[in-house]
Amino acid sequence: MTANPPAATTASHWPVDALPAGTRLGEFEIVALLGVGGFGVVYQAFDHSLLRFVAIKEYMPAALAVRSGGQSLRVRTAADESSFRAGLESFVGEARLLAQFDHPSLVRVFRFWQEHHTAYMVMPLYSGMTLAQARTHMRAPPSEAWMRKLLWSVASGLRVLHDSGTLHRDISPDNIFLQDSGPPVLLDLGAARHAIGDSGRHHTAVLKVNYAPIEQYSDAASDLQQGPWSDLYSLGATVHGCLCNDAPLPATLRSIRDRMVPFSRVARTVHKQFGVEYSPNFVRTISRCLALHPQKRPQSIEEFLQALEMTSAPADLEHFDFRAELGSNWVEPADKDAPGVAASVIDLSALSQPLHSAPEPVRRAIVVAPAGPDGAELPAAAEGMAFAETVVQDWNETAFAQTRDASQAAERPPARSQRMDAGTARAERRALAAGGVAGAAIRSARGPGRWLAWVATTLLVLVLAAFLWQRGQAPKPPRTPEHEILTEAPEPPPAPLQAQAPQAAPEDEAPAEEAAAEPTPPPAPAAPRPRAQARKVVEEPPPAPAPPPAPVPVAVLPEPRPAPEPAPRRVAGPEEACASSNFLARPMCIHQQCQQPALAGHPTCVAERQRREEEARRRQMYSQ
Ligand SMILES: Nc1ncnc2c1ncn2[C@@H]1O[C@H](COP(=O)(O)OP(=O)(O)OP(=O)(O)O)[C@@H](O)[C@H]1O
Repeated sequence: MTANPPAATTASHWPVDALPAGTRLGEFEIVALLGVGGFGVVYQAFDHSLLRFVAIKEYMPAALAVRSGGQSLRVRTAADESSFRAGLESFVGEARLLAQFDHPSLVRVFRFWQEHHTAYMVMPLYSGMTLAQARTHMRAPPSEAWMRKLLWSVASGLRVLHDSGTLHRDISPDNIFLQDSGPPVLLDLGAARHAIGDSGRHHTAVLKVNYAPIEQYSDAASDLQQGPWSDLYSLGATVHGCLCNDAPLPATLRSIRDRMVPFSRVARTVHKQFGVEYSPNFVRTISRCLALHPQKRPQSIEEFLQALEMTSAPADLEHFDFRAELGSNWVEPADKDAPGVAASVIDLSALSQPLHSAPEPVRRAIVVAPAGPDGAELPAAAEGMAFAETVVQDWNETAFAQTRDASQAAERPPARSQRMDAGTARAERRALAAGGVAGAAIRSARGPGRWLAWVATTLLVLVLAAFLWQRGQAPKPPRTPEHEILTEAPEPPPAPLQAQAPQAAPEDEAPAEEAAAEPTPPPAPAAPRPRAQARKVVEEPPPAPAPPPAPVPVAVLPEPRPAPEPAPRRVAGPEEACASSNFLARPMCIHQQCQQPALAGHPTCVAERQRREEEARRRQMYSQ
C-alpha cells in the first residue's frame, strides 16, 4: 500500500546536507524528509506530472561529500573521489537492477537519473514503518505466524534477487519495511555502501555488523564465499534480534568466542516469559541460518522455505496488517510509555521462573546467555550454573559478553540503573563471604577457641563494615550509560583466537573471598602477612565518624610497618597489547584494552571514545 503519511521533519531537525522542502527536481517537489542514512537521504516528494506522492532517494555519502550550494554535491577531498564514484555507480546500478523487478516485496523503482554530481531514485511512497521501528511498539516478541508472514515476504523478494544473480547483503530490521497494509518490503540493497566499503576496505564502516555474516568481512579470494546463505544469516539474525529486542552479537565476535544466546534458548525464554511459542521446526531453521559456517546454513531460499515447511504464501498476505495481527501486543506510539510496553530486551535469566511470577515491567529486559565455550548450548542441568551476560556496546555496534556466577544467576538481575557499581558489589560480596566463613568458624570452634573466633569475627566484620562505609563516602565518577554497561565486566572475556598481550593481574583484584576463606592467622608480630588485601584492610582503618568501641584485639595488632612502595606496573598501550590480533579481532581488542582505567587517558583510547560518542551523536541526530 502506498500513501502520503509520514510527518514532515521539522526545520530544526533538518540535516544541513538534505535538500530543503520546496526544492524542485524536475517534476518532483521535495515535501518532507523521510530518512537519512550514511549513504543517502530519502525524501517524500510530490510528482506534479502524475499528481501523486513518491519517495525519492538521493545518493549522499555524508563521509565523502557535502552540499556545495544549490543542489550539487562536492567531494570532500580529492582522495575521496574514487570511493565517491564507486558508490555513485553502484547506486545507479542498484536503481537499474531494482527497476527491472516487479515484486510486492522488493522496493519498486519508477525511475532514476544522474544530475548535480549525484543520482536520484524515485520509488513508491510506502506507508508504515521499518521492522526496527515497529519492534519498539510491541509488548512482547511477535508470534510465529506473524514472523512467518514476514519471512515469506522477505524470502520471496530475496529469491527474485538471487535468481538474477544478485545478493542483497544488507538485510536488517532497518531495511524491512512493514506497510500499513500489504506484504513487508525490502527497502534497499545497500549497493552504494558496499561499493564504498570495498573500495576503502573499511568493512565495519559499511556492514551492519550485528547482521552481517562472517564471509562479508572476508576478501573475494577467501575460502568463505558469499551466496544466498549469506542473506539467510542476516535474515536469521534479524529474527533473533526481533525476539530478543536486541541486536545479536556480531559474527566477528562470535567467531572469536561464540557467546551469542542460542536461538533455541531465546525461543524457550520467550515462551516462559511471554507465553509466545515457536515450533521446533521454526526454531531449528532459524538456528541453522545463524550457523557461523556458511556450509551449515540452508544454501538457498528453496531449502530455507522447505525447512520451514512453507510451500505457499501465508493466507491473505497481500492485506497483511502488521499492527492488527499483533493484536494487544501492539502499542500505539501515544501509549508507548505505558506499563508493560516493550523495552530493550528480554531476560533470559528468568528462564527458571514461571511466567506469572515475572512482574510486568521486568518482563521486558534481556540478555543473559549460556556460556558454552563454543557456542554450544549448555545442557539443561547446567542452566542456572553459568551464564554469559550479553551487553551491547556501541563501538561499531559491537557487543561484549561477560559471565555471571551461579549465586547471581539465582536472582533476577536488577535494572541497569539500579545496579550498584562494580567495586561496591564486589566489596559486598566479599563481606558476605567473609561473614559466612567466619560464622562457620564460630560454629565449628569449641571452648576458648570459640571465644577467640568470636573476637576475630567481630573485628573482621567491623573492619569490613568500616571499609564499606568508606567506599560509600568516596566521590564516585559520573555515571554514564557506558559506565553502567561495563561495571560488571572487570575482565575482558577470554579470546582464544585473539593473541592478547599478557596482563599483570591487578593487585587490587586479589580474590578477597579466598583471603577471607582462609582461617585468620593468630596475630603474632613475626607471622608472615598472608595477603595484600588482608593487610590493607587492617592497616588502613577507615575514618569512621563514630568508631565503634573497639575491643582488645585492636591493641594486639602488630605495629604497622611501612609497606615498600610497589614498583609502578608498566601497562602496555592498546596497540602494543593488540599487536598480534588480526584485523577482525583488533577493534574489539583495542576496545577491551581501553576499559582498563590505566589506559583511559591513552591517546588511542581517547580517540576511540570520541569516535563512539560522535557516532552516537550522529545516530541520535538521524533518529530525530
Ligand atoms: N519508499 C519509501 N517509502 C517510505 N519511506 C521510505 C522509503 N524508502 C525509505 N524510506 C524511509 O527512509 C529511511 C531510510 O531509507 P534507506 O534505508 O533506504 O536509506 P539508506 O540511505 O539506504 O540508509 P542506510 O544505508 O543507512 O540503510 C527508511 O528507514 C524508511 O523509514
